[in-house]
Amino acid sequence: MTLITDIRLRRILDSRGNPTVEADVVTESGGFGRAAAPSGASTGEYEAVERPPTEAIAAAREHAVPRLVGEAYAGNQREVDSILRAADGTDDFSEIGANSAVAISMAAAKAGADVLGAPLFQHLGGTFRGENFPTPLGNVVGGGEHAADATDIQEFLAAPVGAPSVEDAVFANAAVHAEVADLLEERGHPSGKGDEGAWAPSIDDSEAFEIVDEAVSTVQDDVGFNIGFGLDVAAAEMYDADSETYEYESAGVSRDTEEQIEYIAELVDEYDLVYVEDPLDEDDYDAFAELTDEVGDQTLICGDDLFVTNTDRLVDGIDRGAANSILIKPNQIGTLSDAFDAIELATQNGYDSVISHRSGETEDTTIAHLAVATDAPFIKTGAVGGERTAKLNELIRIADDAT
Ligand SMILES: C=C(OP(=O)(O)O)C(=O)O
Ligand SMILES: [Mg+2]
Repeated sequence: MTLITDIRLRRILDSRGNPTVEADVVTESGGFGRAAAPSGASTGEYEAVERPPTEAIAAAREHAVPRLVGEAYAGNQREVDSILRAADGTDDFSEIGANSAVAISMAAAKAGADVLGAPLFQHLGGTFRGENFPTPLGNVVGGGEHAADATDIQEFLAAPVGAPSVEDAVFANAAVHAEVADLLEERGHPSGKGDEGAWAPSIDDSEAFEIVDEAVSTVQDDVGFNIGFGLDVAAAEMYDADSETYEYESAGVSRDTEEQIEYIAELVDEYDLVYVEDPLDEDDYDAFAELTDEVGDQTLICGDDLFVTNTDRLVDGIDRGAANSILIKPNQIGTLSDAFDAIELATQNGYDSVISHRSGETEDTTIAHLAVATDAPFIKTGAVGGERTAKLNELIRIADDAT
């Protein structure tokens, strides 16, 4: 029933107005799945390769589609994904493009679910998945590679860890986002938004900390449950390998690695941060390990550019005690099977998985299902904006359906 009979690939728009790859997968019994690849701006050096969509589509049509159509079963995700790897023939999907690969992989999963008549999270997670729902981390202030002339730290994330339901958590993040706008206005910094819908004021990080801290406290008092906040420092983007320093350009501050570790540890203490992603350079496992040793019992230290959803890199991190959490972006590695393997390895080793969007997104909701299917404790997918609320609203629907 789930034998793949057709795969169509096309270019569609992403949220930045750039082209991206969309895939349709059709099965012999009429099952249908459609999915689109997201795209990063602050990409990790070790990610699978995203090719220009026209090239990725042409290469996938030549190498992957003929091996899948009439040959593979959409209900057998591991088979689909291993054929994608074999058809590509490289370690990093540089032949067919990780964008074509991930779009086909996710579309096949949806087609498989369609044939079974099951929601995607159920198909992916199976009947023995847990009953947890992820806490959404909502980007409320941002800069770095996602907005010009804004904060050095890429993302300030509301984290409604005490929310009694997904719905309460999603609305709490939107309320923090709105409260931040009011505070920016009061302080004379009215602001536009960056790529992920976070406010992108031209203020330095220390003022952003004050504002987000106040916004989170105000909303916490309103809703009556605990809201913390966290960061994606995206430190690889500010690391200068020649001088071996982290350059905070808007603040005019430069920190060496030891100073960076101390700075982050102080922020964790001062603001009770519940989450810190990529606080150090993507090549510096030792510094990650040192920071994790210092504050890993108080907060999540998450590797995004450090691990790039790659089990080999995660094994290195586990061996060295670097970080205690991993960001999962299926397009960083190219297939859903690879993303599942990374989540599984993380869970077995006590690392929390945080399923994540990219700064360039579409209406695709696969990551909401992936988070529920794998019992991931967190999902990072923005706070507002159509391509972000597509996932957040899907989470609310899944919770509504499943309970
Ligand atoms: C979502 C992120 O940004 P991008 O997609 O630009 O890598 C991130 O760095 O976590
Ligand atoms: Mg990141």
